[in-house]
Amino acid sequence: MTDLPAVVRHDGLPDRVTIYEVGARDGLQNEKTAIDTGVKADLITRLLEAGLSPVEATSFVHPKWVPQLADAKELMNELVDRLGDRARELPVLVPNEKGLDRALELGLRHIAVFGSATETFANKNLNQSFDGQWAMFEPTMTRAKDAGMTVRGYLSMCFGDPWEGQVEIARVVEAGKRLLDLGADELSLGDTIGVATAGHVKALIAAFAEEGVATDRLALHFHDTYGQALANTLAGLQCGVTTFDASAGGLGGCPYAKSATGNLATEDLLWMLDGLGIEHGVDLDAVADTSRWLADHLGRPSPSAVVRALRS
Ligand SMILES: CC(C)(COP(=O)([O-])OP(=O)([O-])OC[C@H]1O[C@@H](n2cnc3c(N)ncnc32)[C@H](O)[C@@H]1OP(=O)([O-])[O-])[C@@H](O)C(=O)NCCC(=O)NCCSC(=O)C[C@@](C)(O)CC(=O)[O-]
Repeated sequence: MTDLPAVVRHDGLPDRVTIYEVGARDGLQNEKTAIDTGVKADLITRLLEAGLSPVEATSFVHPKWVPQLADAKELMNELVDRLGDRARELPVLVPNEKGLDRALELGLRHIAVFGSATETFANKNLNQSFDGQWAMFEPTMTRAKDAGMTVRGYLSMCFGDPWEGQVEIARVVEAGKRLLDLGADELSLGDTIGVATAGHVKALIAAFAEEGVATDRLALHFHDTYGQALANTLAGLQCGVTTFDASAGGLGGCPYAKSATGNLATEDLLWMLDGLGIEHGVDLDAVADTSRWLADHLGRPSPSAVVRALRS
């Protein structure tokens, strides 16, 4: 039985949030240990059983760029065998038309493209210039929408970039609007290297609102490099954001972003939401058990504070 925090509601916060689980994709893409396809399928199945939805499954990127996810097709086939059509509802990352073709062949219904607010990261992560990335996304997103898919748009380096330093809010808003104008159903603002602080989060959301982008189209994607992910999440909640990306056990990081570390841990987020009395529909014990099970496969303990505390 999990210890639970006292529930003290705060006025003005959303009643319910969606946790967009990225552990199987963002969490595993940066792991040195090779993980069997069957273990990945077990992970995703366990996360779904714990009540998480959506659960991002994998990436249809170049296997040489991200060898950890080179088994994307095998994994999705394994999941279809286990879960049937439900597996086709799991979102996957797709950078370009080649990736889209691979997702369409499998009948998948939700993709996420991933852009950059900075020139350097567009180059390192996508082999594109800042401007060139839109030309890559445009036909990909148009074809995906025509095929009836939903498209999430990730935007990386929204709060700082390890090569370029500070990133102007106006630049982030311009890039984010670009993704929305291309047809993204939702825009996930990424603090790829975990440098954001709460005031910056509020200022960025306010800048989007000034440009007519409603808060319900935004999701927040925090990494916990400087221990700010939960404070930043609270700032997002106070602005009315209701979708937060998180990774079971706090795994994660982008292999092409210098100094990127783990994502906000799903368990840490759940603990805070429970204390605030915000509904999420997820079983904290089941997620923490899954993170411990995965940690055994990875050969090291979960970095999540809540996973550690619940064990002791
Ligand atoms: C975008 C590319 C593919 C460009 O890579 P490229 O080398 O410029 O690709 P290309 O278009 O020049 O093609 C070269 C070869 O790759 C093949 N190819 C081309 N595309 C694909 C594909 N989709 N799947 C499989 N194969 C592909 C293509 O068919 C061709 O094969 P060849 O003719 O030489 O045999 C590459 O840069 C890439 O795969 N990048 C992905 C990097 C990545 O996955 N990063 C991590 C995810 S982003 C992230 O983690 C941040 C996030 C989302 O979590 C939010 C945050 O924290 O900020």
